[in-house]
Amino acid sequence: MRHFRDPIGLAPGLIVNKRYSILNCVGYGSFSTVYKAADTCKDNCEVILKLARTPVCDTKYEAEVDALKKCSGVPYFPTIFENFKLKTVTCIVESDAGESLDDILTRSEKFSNENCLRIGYSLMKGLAHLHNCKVLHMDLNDGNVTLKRNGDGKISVFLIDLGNSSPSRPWKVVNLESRFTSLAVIHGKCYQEVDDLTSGTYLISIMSGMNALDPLNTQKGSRQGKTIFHSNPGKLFSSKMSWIPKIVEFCEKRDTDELDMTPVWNIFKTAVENVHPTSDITYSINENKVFID
Ligand SMILES: Nc1ncnc2c1ncn2[C@@H]1O[C@H](COP(=O)(O)OP(=O)(O)OP(=O)(O)O)[C@@H](O)[C@H]1O
Repeated sequence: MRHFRDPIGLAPGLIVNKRYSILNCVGYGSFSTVYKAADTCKDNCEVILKLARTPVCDTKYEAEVDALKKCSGVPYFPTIFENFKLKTVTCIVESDAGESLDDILTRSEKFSNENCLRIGYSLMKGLAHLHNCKVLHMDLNDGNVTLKRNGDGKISVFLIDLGNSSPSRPWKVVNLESRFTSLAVIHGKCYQEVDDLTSGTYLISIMSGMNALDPLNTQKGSRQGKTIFHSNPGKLFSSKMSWIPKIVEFCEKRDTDELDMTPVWNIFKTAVENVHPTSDITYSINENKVFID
């Protein structure tokens, strides 16, 4: 169970670190409060400030800063501009990663097979980058994947919230059981790279309209739902979505010395005829909000 700290309340117009003028709060999680701010040293361009209380949240702050620095310049992560500690709070200044998947799914309910493929591919590419840097995300969920419409009209996918990330070796035995934690970890297996990928496949299946956490809509909660999901994922998806269970199957291989993602990239490339996984995500706009097809 997650303990949510009281959000850090800052009034619009307040200047942080003599530079960032607070605009509005965009969200908060179990350890941080996140604001949009204008960077007064850079033509008031908009940035994100992720604030957390020091020293209680320092471990998460440091893990997030370390991981974000390893992702600098990689398209699937917000860019970290700077980070600093003040008397009572820590602050990470980063780029805007847009809107979380859970919010977008409340409007669109499910995405087309093609868009699941494109978003799923970005997700897996982001995770593969982290893993190549020997970092595990460990907290991939529908609030920590975001989509953003860029100035050129294209949609980008981001992985955010790296505060729970950890070095991948030695693999960790952790006592995790959130909605998106892989069934293997719930059953006591050490947390490995594949467990990040499994959380990714749960997300892909939710985007596709099939809920991996309760696949037959039995309302039995995620542990039983995941057991059903893993017992025969192929049966739960239509033939045009058969690429999803193939990835689930790949994730079931554990204890490999070095995870080779080549089979995963091949699954994505051949999944949907005439659709390359890097092609543009399709959407419409209604009342200034993005609706993913
Ligand atoms: N770079 C960003 N761009 C846009 N919104 C963001 C960004 N980072 C965080 N947010 C928003 O703020 C919310 C809280 O951020 P985040 O999940 O990183 O907080 P946290 O305290 O680390 O959460 P957790 O409880 O999962 O550890 C997110 O759900 C998202 O809505």
